[in-house]
Amino acid sequence: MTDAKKQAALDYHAKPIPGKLSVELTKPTATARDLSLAYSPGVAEPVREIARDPENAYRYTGKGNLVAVISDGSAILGLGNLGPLASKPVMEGKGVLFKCFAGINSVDIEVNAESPQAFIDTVARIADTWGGINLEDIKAPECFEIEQALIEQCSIPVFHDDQHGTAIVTAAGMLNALDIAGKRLEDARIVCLGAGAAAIACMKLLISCGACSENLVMLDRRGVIHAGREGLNPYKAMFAVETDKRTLDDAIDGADVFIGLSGPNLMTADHIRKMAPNPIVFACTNPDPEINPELARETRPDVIMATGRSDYPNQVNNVLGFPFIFRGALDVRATRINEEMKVAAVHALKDLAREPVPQAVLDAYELDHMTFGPEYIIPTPVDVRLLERITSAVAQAAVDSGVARRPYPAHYPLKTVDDVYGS
Ligand SMILES: NC(=O)C1=CN([C@@H]2O[C@H](COP(=O)(O)OP(=O)(O)OC[C@H]3O[C@@H](n4cnc5c(N)ncnc54)[C@H](OP(=O)(O)O)[C@@H]3O)[C@@H](O)[C@H]2O)C=CC1
Ligand SMILES: CC(=O)C(=O)O
Ligand SMILES: [Mg+2]
Repeated sequence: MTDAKKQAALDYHAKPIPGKLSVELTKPTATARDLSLAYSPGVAEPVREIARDPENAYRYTGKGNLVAVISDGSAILGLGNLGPLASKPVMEGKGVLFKCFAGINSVDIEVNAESPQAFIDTVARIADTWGGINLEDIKAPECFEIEQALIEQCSIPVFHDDQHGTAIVTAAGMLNALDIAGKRLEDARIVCLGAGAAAIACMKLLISCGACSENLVMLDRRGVIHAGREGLNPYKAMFAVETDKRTLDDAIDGADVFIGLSGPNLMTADHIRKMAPNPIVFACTNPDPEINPELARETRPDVIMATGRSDYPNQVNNVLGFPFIFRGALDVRATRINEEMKVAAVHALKDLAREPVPQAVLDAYELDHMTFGPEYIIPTPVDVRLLERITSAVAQAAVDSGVARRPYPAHYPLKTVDDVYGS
């Protein structure tokens, strides 16, 4: 970013008041009567009702539309382990996206935990107050143990966005990109740079969508994850392949697909030059991708290129997933977000990219056309149809797979965030 853009980003966060979120009131508070209902003595009535039946929390408090965004700051975007407090702008940012795209209220919580168990204990003790928990920017391998333990201990959806949100959006974009490139996922030779939270979840979901694990090479800081390598954690070991390739330079030779979920500027022009015809490059590290999109296009005019950023075409970013997935899960009071709901989200997102783009989206991007093709493989986050399509698909999948505690909502499909409470 230029110095002017960096300053603009700081000013955006600082002015006119610090931060990006505020709390709003939903009830009148002007009179003594209002206060006697909102607080003492009136507040005692919903207290008694919730003590009698915890389900009443959904009726008398904001629980049903409230998601906690919780981080330990150990993998903040691609910036690394900068600690819980430094993660707060990102967690507030996720709250902005929850609210503006799906009408969900959220609170960010940054936990200073000395161990995964301390983090788990902290979150488990406060879980009941939320409708759902979005775990964010927690590094691998700790994130896997943390998410699993919290899913087991909580009766509300717990979802590590960097794993599953990213995997859903990556799979949708990849299926479309391969189609445009005239290739099949089953045959594609895939190189994944990164072996952390996002990378492992993305590769697992691509395999369940049809990718062949023998065609997939994963790399971490030490290079290719191969069968002869010692000291691999169990999550990486699942991807160890028999190969004599050891570096990115070896692995990228002839590859159809590169997926970067690692760190900035790790892919060079020479790497992309060595890829197969019509290569697909998802350089998804934020804020600075594995390769600059201009350099990629200059080097390989036949590339289908995506990044995690809003300022280039094809934004493959979990913002296309988590607001709508939680919306659908909350509205049927799902006990968890299961594989069926994730797969439903993949297909809703993938299919939407093939439809004509509304004028409001073109206006927001100052373009006169966006058509399914190399420069438009996936919808943009400002596309209001995401709310309708993904939310409906996820809610239906929750009902069909038996994790919903409420029927498919009568007020669906949602056309705007103003519709989220129904009539
Ligand atoms: N576009 C999107 O929607 C999303 C993008 N991301 C991006 O993905 C990246 C990873 O995030 P996440 O998985 O949460 O973090 P993790 O800390 O869990 O994983 C980071 C992984 O990147 C690897 N890595 C880091 N530097 C290098 C390097 N120089 N060479 C090779 N591998 C390297 C690490 O290797 P090792 O295991 O050896 O330490 C690790 O496997 C971030 O940049 C983040 O911004 C994440 C989520 C969503
Ligand atoms: C987008 C996101 O969640 C990340 O880069 O970590
Ligand atoms: Mg993240």
